[in-house]
Amino acid sequence: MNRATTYDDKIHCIADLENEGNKKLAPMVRDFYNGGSMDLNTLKENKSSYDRYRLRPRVMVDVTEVDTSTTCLGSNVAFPLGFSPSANHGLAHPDAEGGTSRAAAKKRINMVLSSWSNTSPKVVAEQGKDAGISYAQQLSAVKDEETNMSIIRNAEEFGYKAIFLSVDCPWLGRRLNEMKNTFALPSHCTFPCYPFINGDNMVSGDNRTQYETNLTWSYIKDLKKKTKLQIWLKGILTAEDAELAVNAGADGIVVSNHGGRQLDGAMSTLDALPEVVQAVRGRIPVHIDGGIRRGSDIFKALALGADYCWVGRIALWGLAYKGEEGVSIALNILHDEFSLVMALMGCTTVQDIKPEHLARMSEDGRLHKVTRRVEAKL
Ligand SMILES: Cc1cc2nc3c(=O)[nH]c(=O)nc-3n(C[C@H](O)[C@H](O)[C@H](O)COP(=O)(O)O)c2cc1C
Ligand SMILES: CC(C)CC(=O)C(=O)O
Repeated sequence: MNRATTYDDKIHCIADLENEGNKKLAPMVRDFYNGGSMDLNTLKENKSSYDRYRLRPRVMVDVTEVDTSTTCLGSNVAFPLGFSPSANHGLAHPDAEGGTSRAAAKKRINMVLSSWSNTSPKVVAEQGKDAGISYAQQLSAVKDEETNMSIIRNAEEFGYKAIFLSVDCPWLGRRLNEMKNTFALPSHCTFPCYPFINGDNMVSGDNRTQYETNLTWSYIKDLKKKTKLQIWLKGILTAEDAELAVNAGADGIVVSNHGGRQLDGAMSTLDALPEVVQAVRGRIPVHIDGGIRRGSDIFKALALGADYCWVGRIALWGLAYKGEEGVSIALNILHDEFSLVMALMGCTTVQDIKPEHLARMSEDGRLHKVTRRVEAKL
């Protein structure tokens, strides 16, 4: 009998890591990481929408070998999961983004670095240079285009494969936890992408840190002329915008609502995924983040047409728990869970995962078999 692996005496699943990681954080940081905007409805829905789907397992398949690997941003990765960009890993643990990157490299998965990282893009990429993984640089475009371009030039120089432009934050969401806690960054936190920040000019109206409010589709076309890096759009939730993104030349889409930190009441990402997949019709890859906490969640997102999944908070809980080692525990758990679900679903490769493996539960509690998926080019 194959027994499940034990990782750590306290951590057996991501919920354990969330509990134990949070215990180690100061309340202000814990609330900043875990919180979202307004009533947290979108944040909650991101998770609960995974429970509206049930698995339809196929049996009597030889699952002696299960290959969880896939391709993302030109790299062969261990399984279809990577790290979404999240700001301020330095608040969780001194290992900060360097530790997250080393754990990603050890597991052989990709990572997107936040432009609000506390570790430089150069150092982050160096941690994984021998692992064959891909890094992308996230950009929250600010009003000062020179600042945006300096981040892009650094990403080019340090071997990043893509810019993930966050398109869901022209205005910052209303995060009540930050108001209640009077959130403030400790003095040891610096932002190498914004080296001129000296504390309060982050919010002082300086064009080099103020988000650009007039980004429109022509910005993507212009950006494509200025860099050879792929340009991905992070924060698409509708078929309409997916079509416009393809037309504007986007190299890929991340179906995301910023982990429920921007527009509260926005659709959950799993609910938005099918319409985006359908609109894109395989012309560019479609990825997803938000609310993924288990291997079965990754399976469900893939069955609904995502090519790859990303997680944000899990890296932060891992770091808070035990630095780089905590992040590795998280990745081992998710990889093992995903492998197990694939085996028990009768899938031996990621390409075997199909919509027919799911049934969706409607409001009246009835289950409906899912039937559609559009294949995407990787
Ligand atoms: C503390 C924190 C900081 C974040 N910072 C950024 C950021 O700088 N840029 C960005 O595009 N998204 C940011 N995000 C959103 C994540 O990239 C991602 O969309 C989200 O965390 C996914 O949801 P999950 O945490 O449920 O996995 C942040 C999320 C968290 C929790
Ligand atoms: C510096 C922050 C505004 C980064 C961010 O996007 C977030 O906290 O969600």
